[in-house]
Amino acid sequence: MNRAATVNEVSNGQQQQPNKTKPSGKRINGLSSSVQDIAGLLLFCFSCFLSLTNTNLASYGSFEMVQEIATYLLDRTRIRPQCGIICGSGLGCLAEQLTDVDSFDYETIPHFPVSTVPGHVGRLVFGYLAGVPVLCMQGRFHYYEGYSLAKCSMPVRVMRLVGCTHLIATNAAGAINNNFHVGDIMLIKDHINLMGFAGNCPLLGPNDDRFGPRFLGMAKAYDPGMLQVAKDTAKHVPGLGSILREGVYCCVGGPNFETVAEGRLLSLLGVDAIGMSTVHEIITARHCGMTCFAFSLITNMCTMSYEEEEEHCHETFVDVGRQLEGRICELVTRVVGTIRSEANGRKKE
Ligand SMILES: O=P(O)(O)O[C@H]1O[C@H](CO)[C@@H](O)[C@H]1O
Ligand SMILES: Nc1nc2[nH]cnc2c(=O)[nH]1
Repeated sequence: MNRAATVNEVSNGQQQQPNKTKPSGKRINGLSSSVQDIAGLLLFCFSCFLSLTNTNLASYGSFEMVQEIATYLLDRTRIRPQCGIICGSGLGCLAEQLTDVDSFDYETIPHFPVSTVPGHVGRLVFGYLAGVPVLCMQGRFHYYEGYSLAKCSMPVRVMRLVGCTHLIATNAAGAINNNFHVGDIMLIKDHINLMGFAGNCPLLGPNDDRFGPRFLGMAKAYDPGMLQVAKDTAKHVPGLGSILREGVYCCVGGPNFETVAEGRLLSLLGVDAIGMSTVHEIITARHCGMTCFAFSLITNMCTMSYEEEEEHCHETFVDVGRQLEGRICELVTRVVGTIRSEANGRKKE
């Protein structure tokens, strides 16, 4: 908000300046008009730059725009999804489990951003998983791609307006908890919104009550019931129990990975795994009343000492996802399955 005020101040100042300069058109305060023109131009460029920076932070997607997208999609599919699923890096396999699908490339959807990251196909897939109608984002948007957090999370609001009451967000993350291993699945029990500490949040800007309230509690961001289902699932899926962990996720802006000092700092703060997504999606989903579940696939160990070799390679991370496809799909299918029983339970009441 302060930032917006700064932009307004600058642009107001810039609007007033021509009025001051107009009367003489020649020399004011000892400056020639050409110098003033250049100064005005520079000021104009600076205010454009600031408003661009601000646009990058401020809200994206009015209720009407999100509704237009939702209507566009609902007019083209008969599926009425109950659960949104966001596929993280290398986790696009989840969308391939759906049956009776209707797919939409992001390029064809009005007002939709495009995916630019390898491992993120860029497609919305409507279909059924465990008999439950779902909507999968096969490819998400990241802040480091140049999208505001609001724009990164806008599809979550689309999910809500097409009828989803639940969100499952998945991601690839680096572990700083040294009890974790590459190939572990960390159920996210909580997060640290580090970018929020610095004043960046998907809910910046005027609030539209049709999406949700101005202020919202985040103490139970991750639904304890869905977390429990995931833990219980581990008892029934071979090879899942031994790789299942629980922890705190932190989103950084990226695209660079962490320095050793940053990794150590986040460890002190109680973070177990770091990524560049999910947190803003969960905030947006909670804002519009969705029940949330999320997990990280641990694709690498963060470099925590200067002696270690740094082994960060996005393509390798994507491969880790492929290797664990079976267990990850089983986990998600079983968690989604409980949404169906929940909904059936409600109907009977
Ligand atoms: O969070 P997802 O989309 O899974 O991707 C993770 O993997 C990428 C880094 O390799 C970053 O985008 C990070 O956020
Ligand atoms: N920030 C961050 N994001 C990741 N995504 C996958 N691994 C990592 C990591 O180590 N750090």
